[in-house]
Amino acid sequence: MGNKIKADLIVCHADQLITMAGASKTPKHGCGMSRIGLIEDGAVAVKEKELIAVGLTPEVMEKVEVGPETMIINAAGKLVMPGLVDPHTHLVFAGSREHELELRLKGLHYLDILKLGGGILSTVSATRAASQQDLLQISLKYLDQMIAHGTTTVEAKSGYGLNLRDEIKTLIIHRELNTLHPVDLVSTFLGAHAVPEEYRGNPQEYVELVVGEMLPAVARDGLAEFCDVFFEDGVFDKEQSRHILISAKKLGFKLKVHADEIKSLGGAELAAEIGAVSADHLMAVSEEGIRRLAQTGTIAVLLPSTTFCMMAPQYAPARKMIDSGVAVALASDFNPGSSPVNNMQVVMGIACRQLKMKPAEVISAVTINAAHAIGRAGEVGSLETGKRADMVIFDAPNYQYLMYRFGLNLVDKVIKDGKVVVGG
Ligand SMILES: N=CN[C@@H](CCC(=O)O)C(=O)O
Ligand SMILES: [Zn+2]
Repeated sequence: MGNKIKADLIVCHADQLITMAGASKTPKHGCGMSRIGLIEDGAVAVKEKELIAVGLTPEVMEKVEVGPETMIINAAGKLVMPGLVDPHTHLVFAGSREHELELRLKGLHYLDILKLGGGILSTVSATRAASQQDLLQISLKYLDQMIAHGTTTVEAKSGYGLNLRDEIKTLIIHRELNTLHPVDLVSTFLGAHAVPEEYRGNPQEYVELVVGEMLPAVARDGLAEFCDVFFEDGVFDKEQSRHILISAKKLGFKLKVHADEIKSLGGAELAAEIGAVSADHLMAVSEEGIRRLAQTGTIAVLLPSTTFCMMAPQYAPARKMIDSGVAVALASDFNPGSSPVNNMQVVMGIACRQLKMKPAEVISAVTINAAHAIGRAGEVGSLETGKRADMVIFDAPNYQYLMYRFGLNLVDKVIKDGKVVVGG
């Protein structure tokens, strides 16, 4: 009893406890994505914000001291796993774009809507016009929805400001959300999300503004950890994307690329070439792109709810990527246009059915690999001693059930930093 640590919280007797242990240094790839560290009758013990024991229930109970103030949650009949990590969202925006659904049903393409000044550009107008306070309140509501569905860490991109003032406004909101909401937020600067109206016909001048003014200002104030670019036909070309990303790298940003989303343009190859942490979307990735991602370890962040919502013909070739040794993560891509989905359980259900990912691979992709994709695998994404006590208790007898009962919120409780924040 003497030198045992007194636990603040114990979750015990989980039918299944998924630890994802052993992958904090390198993301899971290939058949490793199917190994999820499953323990039956599992338990975890927590002291303050940290996990102090993880294992079989009798072992954990033996390792820690239980006092009268220790909260004990019996998870019999339930699934306990790391909090979900959503590594690609466009969280901060004003307005919504439900009218685009009808335009798309009439046959208009996503990029045609953008060319007509709609799409991303209509959200830019709404976001520029919104006050910081209004945007903060809207985003807090979206974060509430995310945590209610089991997400405990998100990446969020700017990109609906597209001028210095409104990009900085968005990034400051990221910082405030991090202090105001239990969900942890990793901030990405996406000044090159679209060419704003005022630079229509002169994208190169806008690129120079991003490189010459925006990036240095964002770096100086430490407002983003990552820099991302929408490399796509009619948006930013390969040279412009490379120029922005290499400039960002020199300023200390880690890199991401919106790559091969609609057209196959060598986005994955560019991401691999410049040492990006992730290449995202990849619905139109080439064979060579897949080979380069596997070779360099750049993570493929796949966004199947976007393909679903865009009613696009082609999902990302996840099977081929996993079988080629690419580390795959999954994200919601939450945004008002191509994916108004902020529920990772929906993403997981689509990933199984359309990306043909096995349930265990999906679990790896929304936990430890997603954490690697945003540079947080040292703290979250797995349940291991010393890591953050971020976990979800699902009302599910096993992990396959989560993806099988698609469309339903199966969250029983969410524990963030050792505190029950949902279902308490
Ligand atoms: N593709 C570019 N950006 C978003 C869509 C943003 C929007 O339509 O507002 C995406 O990742 O899908
Ligand atoms: Zn995106």
